Amino acid sequence: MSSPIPFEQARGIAASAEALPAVRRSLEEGIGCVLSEPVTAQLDIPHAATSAMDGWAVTAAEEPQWALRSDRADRPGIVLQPLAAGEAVAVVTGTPIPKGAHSVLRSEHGYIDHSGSQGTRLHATPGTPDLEPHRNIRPTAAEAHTGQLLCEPGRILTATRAATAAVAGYDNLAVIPPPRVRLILTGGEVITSGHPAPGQVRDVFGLALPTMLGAMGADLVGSDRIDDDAAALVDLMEKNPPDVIITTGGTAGSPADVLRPALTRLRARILVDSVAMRPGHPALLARHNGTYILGLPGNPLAGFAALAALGEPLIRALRGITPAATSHALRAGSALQGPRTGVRLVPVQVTQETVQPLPHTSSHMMRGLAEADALAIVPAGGLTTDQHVECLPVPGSPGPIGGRAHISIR
Ligand SMILES: Nc1nc2c(c(=O)[nH]1)N[C@H]1C(S)=C(S)[C@@H](COP(=O)(O)OP(=O)(O)OC[C@H]3O[C@@H](n4cnc5c(N)ncnc54)[C@H](O)[C@@H]3O)O[C@H]1N2
Ligand code: MOO
Repeated sequence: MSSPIPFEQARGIAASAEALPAVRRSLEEGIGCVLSEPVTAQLDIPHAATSAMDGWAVTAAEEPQWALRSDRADRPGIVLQPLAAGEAVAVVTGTPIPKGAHSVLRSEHGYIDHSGSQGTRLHATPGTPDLEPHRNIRPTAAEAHTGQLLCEPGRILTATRAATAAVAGYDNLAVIPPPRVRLILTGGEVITSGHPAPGQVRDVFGLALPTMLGAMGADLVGSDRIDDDAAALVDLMEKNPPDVIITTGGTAGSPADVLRPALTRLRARILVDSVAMRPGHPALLARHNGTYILGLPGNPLAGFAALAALGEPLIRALRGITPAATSHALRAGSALQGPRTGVRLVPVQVTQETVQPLPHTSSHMMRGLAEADALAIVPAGGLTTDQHVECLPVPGSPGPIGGRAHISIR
């Protein structure tokens, strides 16, 4: 392991990954992806004038009464013949407005009289505003004219933007697909159920990483578990290479730590060979045949901190989201102790933009992170009360920072 590189530099390297090439996807499958083409209205929206109310389409009249036609639109899909002078016809919300209509009289502002000698008549309730021209008619192109820009490329296709694209006439769109990620969890001592015997630990990563990666917008395409075996790791890394391989454990330098030897055998290019941060300093980022390899340290808090520090900017950059680094500035609610060099990532609780450090935050622990809203980035020398503190979202967290990061949609 060479000397650790500064925290922001390491994040900058992760964030400089090129966005994946765009693909064409159905609107449903494109939700959550970044748009790589503009969405423009392919037709006027709405494409036809329609009724905004259940009631009657009426012609302009001196007296507020009309001959009520016997045909009617009792469903929005019915297209009516034009109205002649003095006529009205029943419509529902969404019915295309027949030619000759002046306005729509809503059903509660009119009544029908069958008793007169002139056939069935419709009368408006005195004082109704519905006889003003165009009243209760949704005009053509009120939302957009054909060709108008609705959403720029580079934005996330949210569910509501996909629905808007559907209204605008699209069936599919060019988007940057979510990065395909495979997990390789190392460590013969790692068990996935029950109480660990001496020499064993319960797995934290296989359980939590899928949700965290999903929340970051990655597509988890596989997960393998192996012993501390460099040959097995090399084999797995060469098999069906995805966009990103994330490994856990084995990042340090003991004979059981197999990540670096495996990368040497693969002749992978090391981009980040440890980071000046605690916990998580042995975290590593490499590239081999176009696949990024992110090595998360095995200590639980260290691994998750490394995911927040390097994994999040990497995945955002591959998804084409810029700026790739998300951090949020808050205030220190009490003194935060810093490291001797580099930065310390401290699980903190956030109340009213103020952070408080949590207990149980050693590298091998989980309890602090479980209650954390954010990871405070504390520089060497520490921070005193009221100083600004940059924070990272806890991966997959619904808390104030995680939540904010997830809704930071461009
Ligand atoms: N001589 C040195 N030793 C260590 C250094 C160092 O600089 N010099 N760095 C320490 C730091 S810091 C960290 S962090 C760890 C990194 O460890 P590895 O990435 O090599 O991980 P392992 O050795 O495989 O495991 C460490 C620890 O984590 C437990 N573990 C592993 N996988 C899981 C899992 N899926 N779920 C829960 N816990 C897991 C494992 O049992 C170990 O207890 O190295 C330090 N050592
Ligand atoms: O980086 Mo280690 O993660 O301090 O325990």
